[in-house]
Amino acid sequence: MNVARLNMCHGDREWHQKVISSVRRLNEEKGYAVAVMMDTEGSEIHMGDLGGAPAAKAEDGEIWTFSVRSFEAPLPELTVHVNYEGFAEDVRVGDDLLVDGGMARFEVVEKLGPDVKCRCTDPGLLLPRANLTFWRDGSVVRAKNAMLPTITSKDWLDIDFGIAEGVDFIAVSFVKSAEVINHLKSYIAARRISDIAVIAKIESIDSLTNLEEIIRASDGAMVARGDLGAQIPLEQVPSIQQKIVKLCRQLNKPVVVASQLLESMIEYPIPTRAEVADVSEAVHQCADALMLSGESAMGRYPDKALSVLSSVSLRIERWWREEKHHEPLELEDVSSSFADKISEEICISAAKMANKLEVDAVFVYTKGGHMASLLSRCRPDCPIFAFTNSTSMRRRLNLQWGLIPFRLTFSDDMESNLNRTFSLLKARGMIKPGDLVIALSDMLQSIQVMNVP
Ligand SMILES: Nc1ncnc2c1ncn2[C@@H]1O[C@H](COP(=O)(O)OP(=O)(O)OP(=O)(O)O)[C@@H](O)[C@H]1O
Ligand SMILES: CC(=O)C(=O)O
Ligand SMILES: [K+]
Ligand SMILES: [Mg+2]
Repeated sequence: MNVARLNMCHGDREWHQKVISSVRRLNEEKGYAVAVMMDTEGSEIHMGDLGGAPAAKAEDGEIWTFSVRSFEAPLPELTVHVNYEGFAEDVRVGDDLLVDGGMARFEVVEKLGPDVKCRCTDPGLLLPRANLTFWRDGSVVRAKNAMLPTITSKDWLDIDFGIAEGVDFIAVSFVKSAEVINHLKSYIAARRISDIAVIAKIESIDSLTNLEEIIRASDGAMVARGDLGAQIPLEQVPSIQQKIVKLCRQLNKPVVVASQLLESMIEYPIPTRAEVADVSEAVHQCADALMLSGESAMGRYPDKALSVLSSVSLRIERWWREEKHHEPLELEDVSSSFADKISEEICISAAKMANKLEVDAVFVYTKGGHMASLLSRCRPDCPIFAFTNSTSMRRRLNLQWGLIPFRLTFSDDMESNLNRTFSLLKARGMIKPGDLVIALSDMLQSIQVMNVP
């Protein structure tokens, strides 16, 4: 596990604060560098809490009331609260109402003031705070709800909390434009904080329309397939995932593939074959990170799900390396300055050399993390050990493919940096005397090839 995501849709700040403390404590005690990502709630339309019930079953033909009124628990029979004030105004008789993208489906039959009467057409389980979308003539309706803010007043409070807690990433739900990313980044910068990265969650139709400018403005992106699949026809999700991952790789932004990777493991100790194939495909597409949701948040086998994710990814990567199945991607230049261009060329050459010489590892010494990310982008066959002088940079590097980050107090003498890192990694059994390694430094803009003493 490299990153812990806190979904601010659930739990209160006190609860999230405890999770952050546990992650930080384990990092201290065990020497891990697990980063914390806060994921905003945003203004999605969802059901209320079901009055404390863990779930409710909607049966075929039943008439349910979806209401914008608030209720005291227990809720009246066959009634759910809807969080979006404009819901009763926006829906029309005849619309399809989908819970969680179709886990249960209703047809709107009557509007009565704040209450909307709906007939269940696909029976299913309603979970607390489940996502709601309504569809008309085959597409999701984006009426006034499309005008809802991306970052709500509650989200700003969560963001303040995240900044105060020193989270490493803020993932913005339902991003519609690059402006909102820039707005959040300037808010963070105005507080003289330089070490929170902003990740755009691609999960709405607007985010697809403005995809490239959103990704350019962000420090990374997430293919949030859960909500995406509720907003566009499901059969479009695989090609859009591929497009987003490819674009992120071209622009050198880390990309996370999220949701339902191992959904069946919420209940079962092993995944389906199809899920294993889905994980393999995301790895093949060169995603930087794969994310669990329900599997780890409330599933029965969170640790097993994580180890399946890890073993499937490692196995498929090893297979591609052995069979030389790489699809060489023509990487466009990403650097804007000449100094960056030098780093980029160094990394491309180093990755090529590493593969040709079959070296045991590449070491990258990087102050701002940029050279490590450029190297990660080239996907060399061997492990990449990244050394940086900041603990928070170390944690952020964890989101990028293949990097094994460490913190090191740099000295001006490269020889001394090398020797200290050799000792560190030898002590951990990660390298051994005689190993062939390549070392890159963004301070010296250098490539060295050497044997570990
Ligand atoms: N902190 C939590 N406590 C209990 N259940 C949780 C928690 N976080 C998530 N869950 C459950 O895990 C499942 C997945 O969560 P959910 O659907 O909200 O997340 P998601 O799709 O990953 O992200 P988002 O809400 O950002 O779209 C849901 O059934 C949800 O109720
Ligand atoms: C992760 C997330 O937000 C989604 O899949 O919708
Ligand atoms: K969220
Ligand atoms: Mg979502």
